[in-house]
Amino acid sequence: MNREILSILLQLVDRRRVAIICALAMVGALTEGLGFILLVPLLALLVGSADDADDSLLSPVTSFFEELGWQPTLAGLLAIFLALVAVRSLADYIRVVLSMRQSIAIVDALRARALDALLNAEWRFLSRMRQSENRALLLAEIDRTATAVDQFAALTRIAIGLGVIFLAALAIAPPVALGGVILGGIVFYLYRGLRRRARKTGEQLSAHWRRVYGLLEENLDALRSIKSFGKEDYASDRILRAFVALREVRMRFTADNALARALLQTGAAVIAALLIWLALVPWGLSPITILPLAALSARALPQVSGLLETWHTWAHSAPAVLAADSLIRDAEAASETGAGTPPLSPLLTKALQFRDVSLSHRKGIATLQDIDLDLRAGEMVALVGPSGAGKSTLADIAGGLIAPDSGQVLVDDVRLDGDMRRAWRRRVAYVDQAPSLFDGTVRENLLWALPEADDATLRNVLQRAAASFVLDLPGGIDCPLGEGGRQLSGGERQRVVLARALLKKPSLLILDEATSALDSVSEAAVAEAISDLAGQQTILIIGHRGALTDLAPRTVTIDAGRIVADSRDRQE
Ligand SMILES: Nc1ncnc2c1ncn2[C@@H]1O[C@H](COP(=O)(O)OP(=O)(O)OP(=O)(O)O)[C@@H](O)[C@H]1O
Repeated sequence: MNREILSILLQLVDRRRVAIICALAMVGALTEGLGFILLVPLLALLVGSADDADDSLLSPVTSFFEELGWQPTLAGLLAIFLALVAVRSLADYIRVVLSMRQSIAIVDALRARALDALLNAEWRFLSRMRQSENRALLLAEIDRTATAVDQFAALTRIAIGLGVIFLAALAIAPPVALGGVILGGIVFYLYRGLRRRARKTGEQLSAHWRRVYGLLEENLDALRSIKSFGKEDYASDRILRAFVALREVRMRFTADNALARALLQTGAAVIAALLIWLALVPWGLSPITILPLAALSARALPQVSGLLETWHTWAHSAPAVLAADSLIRDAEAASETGAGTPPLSPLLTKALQFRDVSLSHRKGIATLQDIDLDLRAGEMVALVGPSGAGKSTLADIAGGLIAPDSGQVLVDDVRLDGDMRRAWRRRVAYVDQAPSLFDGTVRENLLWALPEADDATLRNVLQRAAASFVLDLPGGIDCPLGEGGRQLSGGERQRVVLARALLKKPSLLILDEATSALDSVSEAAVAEAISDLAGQQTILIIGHRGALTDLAPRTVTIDAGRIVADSRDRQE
């Protein structure tokens, strides 16, 4: 799994920047290591003589200066110390800033890729996807991916630091350095069970986050029903239970982490005691050698503990990298063909034709079967039929939102395939029973359809959609509508969305139960506006019987995915 995660992360990082960060970590670690090595001549100088020291062990350090022809002095050694600390501090500062930029860049790139993948995915894929998954992806999983990246960077830095400490120890006393590495390796091996557990809790955490997002979204959207059914306690119980489950996983992780730290501290103390005993008794090293080694081990122990703790957190956050990557890959695999500039779509001056069109939303169950249908340009057609008959699916195909599994859809004899389907979508306006507005003013919402529209045009279109009421709102056309247009009633929202659709001057206007939330007076006003469009635009009206469907001279009836009646056939 780690290899897969690493390859994902490697694709995300800027390799040049990573190389610089690693080089800076190396500079920091080397200057620190050199500082420790310098302790040997410094101590020898302070004690007054290095005679007591084991010459064979001290030689790598002291002979270096001798080769340079320099007899170490206190002032000289302290000056080198200061220079090393200054270089190290500067390297650390630049590394921290670059690492932060790297991690932010990864999160930004991943979020942009996820958004791009979601927004460009096929509607069929998106409509099947749980929105809570998208939310978890865009928020929690990507943030945890950033944690994984940070942990990985920390792991690399600590590994480099420990490597250099090992080299410094090797320069001072090789047997002690090798003994430390062997014993440390044994502790790391013994720790593998806890690392495995951390990875598992990480995977569970992803699943729990998704569940929490899903429940929150579902219940916040259903507040009205929850209240009317008196299910407040039930809803809060379900949500709180999901949070409790999430909390349990997080607590398990923290407890495991604390256990790992406790075991490690004990293990490290045992290693340190063992090494000191080995160095002093069987190997008989001098105190001048032991003191720098003790300083090195004092520096190495927190690093080892940091390494394991970081590894633990990495194992815990790394599954988010896989979860985010697999969701993004799924969305990218469902990408609509051709991300470039779509071609010019036909205008619908002749006809929109369905030829033998079939589609199944669920395997083995046909939603639409062998649909043959012609909508002449400028025609107004009502599509009626029982609930679940396939009306909205047919409208989605007509509007270019989804492609049929088999058969063809043609506009003015041009097949709606690939890029052409995307292009055609721009000529279609859609008003459905759950109209969506955005958190902005009426004007901003309307200008989506025609950015250059002036006030007079906006007023005209609002009036035609029986939506002039917005002019009486505080601020009139510049009145903010709140999140999702929530400051308007369902019927008011429907009329503003209709005004936006009319402003687009679409080749095909699809009204899918577009007056379901309107009272009879408003519905009659909208019906009048629609009847004024007769002959100018091709209009598909979906609904059960009502003022709007009655407007259409032609009615097509669909049942169980098949066209069962067409009033035009009767007339012909
Ligand atoms: N995204 C989807 N995934 C799976 N099944 C779907 C999906 N969309 C629609 N269906 C199913 O396809 C069938 C037709 O749905 P459709 O919405 O087209 O019917 P409809 O005639 O518009 O119904 P209504 O009048 O109730 O809106 C239904 O059985 C529905 O459950």
